[in-house]
Amino acid sequence: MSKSFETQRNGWTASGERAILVSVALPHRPWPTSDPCDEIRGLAETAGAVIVGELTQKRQEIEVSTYIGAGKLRELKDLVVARDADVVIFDNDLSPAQVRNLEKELGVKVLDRSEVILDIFASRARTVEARLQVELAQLEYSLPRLKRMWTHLSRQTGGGIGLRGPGETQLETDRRLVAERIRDLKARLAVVLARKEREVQSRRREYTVSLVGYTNAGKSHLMNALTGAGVYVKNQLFSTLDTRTRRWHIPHWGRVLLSDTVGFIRDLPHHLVASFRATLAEARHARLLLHVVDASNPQAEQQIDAVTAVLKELGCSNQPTLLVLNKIDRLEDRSRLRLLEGRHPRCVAVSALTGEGLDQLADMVVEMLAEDFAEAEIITSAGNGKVLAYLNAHAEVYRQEFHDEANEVRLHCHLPRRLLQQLRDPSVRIRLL
Ligand SMILES: Nc1nc2c(ncn2[C@@H]2O[C@H](COP(=O)(O)OP(=O)(O)OP(=O)(O)O)[C@@H](O)[C@H]2O)c(=O)[nH]1
Ligand SMILES: [Mg+2]
Repeated sequence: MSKSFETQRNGWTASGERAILVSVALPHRPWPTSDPCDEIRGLAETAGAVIVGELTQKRQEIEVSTYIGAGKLRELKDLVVARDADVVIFDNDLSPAQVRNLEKELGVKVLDRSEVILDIFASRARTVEARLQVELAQLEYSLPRLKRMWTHLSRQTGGGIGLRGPGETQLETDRRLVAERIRDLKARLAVVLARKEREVQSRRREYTVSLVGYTNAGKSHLMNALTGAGVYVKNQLFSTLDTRTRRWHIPHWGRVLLSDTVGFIRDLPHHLVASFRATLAEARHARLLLHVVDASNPQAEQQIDAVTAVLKELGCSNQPTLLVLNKIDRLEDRSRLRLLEGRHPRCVAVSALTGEGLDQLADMVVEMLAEDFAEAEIITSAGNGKVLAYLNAHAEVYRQEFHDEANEVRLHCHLPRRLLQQLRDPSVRIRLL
């Protein structure tokens, strides 16, 4: 069964491919549910694969060369032949050498969890920004696996042989080309990121709220329900890859800018998190995060933890956050909801589908936005450039007065309360208004 998968490495399209799933539980990575393949099945199907078999194994430690043990490998090989599979998908992350050994042994393409997630992202990326981010993540992921993707790369850059430098092997050439492309993508993304940061900063005067959460939690649906926006909603993983911002008019209060964002998942490939910094600029600068959870999912609690971990990695962990327990219409027995509510003091239960709880959500958003900000007069010496620059960068300064005789500046500001903590200094006086 020889296949030309080497040439497709970085552009795997699983449409209709017959896949066997493998999930290995290890002491530090147990199966999250009684159904070990639950999530990888969702990912593989989202990528377009047809599942023709599943195999699971519990191990104390991995087999270094092939991840699974020799007996399990034989069983897997038999299954590949019996089910005429095209691809084997691991729910774990494999090293380049493990992939190579497994492919040699099995005679079919072997993918790991990160690769499937990257593939889904690649097929969903629509905007220039999302494409740049996904390409960067894919190349960084591929660099150590380069041996098998050179044909793809030379195709992309318009011919391989002619590009080779004197005395370079093909692999060295490939490494150099990929490294150059990574540098180029990073430079372009830095420009995008700087523009985004400026845009987001210019919205600082507005009330900005970001929807974040596990993939398929119902963020886009909630966005539509609140703003009437026509955002793509589908029962699949990672349907939203680009941030969209819409106006949300909260009756008797005012306007909020609401952003929808890319969904998170457990063990999100590290490169993907890092490269999605531009897309998540909205979330980083939002005055309030709405962390949406599918309360009907038995894994709700683990998904909350996974999202919290990614938020931390993105530098969003100190932002005011309201947990939104969504899809409560699907809960026949509400005792599970009570459990979640008991564990998370700041939460609200809603259904984006039926509209239940949305008024209460709006009330809590208003309450949190108001409580999170303060009006204050800040008095400091005219020479305190550091504090003045800090306030001008992070607060909304309405008025600034110099008092020559005391050599001080008085600034009348609207600012997040947490900044007040950071201004605590003998040289600064704060008067709340
Ligand atoms: N029953 C029910 N289904 C919901 C509710 N909210 C969303 N859904 C469904 O859940 C699925 C996922 O919804 P999305 O809004 O696309 O989820 P998302 O969080 O934006 O997902 P990603 O963009 O993939 O991160 C869709 O099939 C929705 O119809 C709800 O309150 N109740
Ligand atoms: Mg979405």
